[in-house]
Amino acid sequence: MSTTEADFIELDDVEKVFDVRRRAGLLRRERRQVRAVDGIGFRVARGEMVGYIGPNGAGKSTTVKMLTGILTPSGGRLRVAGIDPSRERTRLARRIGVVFGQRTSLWWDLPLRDSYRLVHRLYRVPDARFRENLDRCVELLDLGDLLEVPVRQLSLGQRMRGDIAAALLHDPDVLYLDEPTIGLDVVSKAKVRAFLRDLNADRGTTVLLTTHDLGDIEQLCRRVMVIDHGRLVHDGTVEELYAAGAGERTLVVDLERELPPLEVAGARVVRVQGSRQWLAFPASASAAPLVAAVAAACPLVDLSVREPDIEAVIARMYAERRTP
Ligand SMILES: Nc1ncnc2c1ncn2[C@@H]1O[C@H](COP(=O)(O)OP(=O)(O)OP(=O)(O)O)[C@@H](O)[C@H]1O
Repeated sequence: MSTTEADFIELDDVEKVFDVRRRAGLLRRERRQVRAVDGIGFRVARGEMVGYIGPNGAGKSTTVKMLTGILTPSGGRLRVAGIDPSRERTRLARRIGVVFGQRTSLWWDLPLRDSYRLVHRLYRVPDARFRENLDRCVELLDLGDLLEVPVRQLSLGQRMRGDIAAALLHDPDVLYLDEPTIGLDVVSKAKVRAFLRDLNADRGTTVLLTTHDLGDIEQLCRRVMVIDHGRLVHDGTVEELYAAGAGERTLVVDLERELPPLEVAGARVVRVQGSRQWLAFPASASAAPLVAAVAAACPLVDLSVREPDIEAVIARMYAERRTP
């Protein structure tokens, strides 16, 4: 097998084109092609935890479906652990776990424990290994009181934890997570994130995380890939994403009294509220000369520098790509 640890997941110029037919009149039907994934290439090393983000309809789910073998690429080359997913879907299934936050892979009417028994048999997990994995998941995901409860009676957060456990009982090398914290409250989100962090650190499970919750990315991933209109528009660290998209930082100053908007070289006041003013300045510039200039111009009580948040960075990236 040619797979190296660095090329655990490999995509070269992968495409997926859907043929869509739609009614264009009473009798006429129009054929149209949707290029959902348009020539994507990347490598994920074994043990990496990578974010895969983008706006609605960008092509994230289509990519994940090709990585699991549910969909066959229209072009390009794709391998997971050296396996061509669409050709050897069953063999690959033993190596991967998948969690789709929007729907469950558990049996709705069965208690959680019975769903796990079915996973045990389906994947022919050795008994001792299964027990060990189940015990670990039950402990770390706090499932002890839930094992006898039918899935339909579980809350969303409980069900999600149940689903994550189900995806891991056969010891997959790779875990695909599609919106694993969607709709969860703060406490459940924190539990799921802590579990995933430990899983990646302790077991070296490779994780590809698709999410609209950028908090997931900030807290879990060093590397993030951004897809838009089927193309990869960023592949790098979260810090690089900031640097690429962050236009401005903000200096927030509390003055001794209310003053008209300050006039300081290299910055512009973007908001005034009582004695507090917000000054935007280029992200690439140092804040020090600006602070000195403000301090020289008026009496200061307090100040802080705010980095743009990741949502603003990404919104800006998308906006820039759309303006010709
Ligand atoms: N089976 C299909 N047939 C036709 N078009 C499809 C099919 N699946 C996806 N598409 C189209 O492909 C594009 C990419 O869809 P995809 O579901 O991969 O996006 P996404 O990034 O996962 O979006 P979201 O964040 O909304 O889940 C969209 O334009 C979608 O309408």
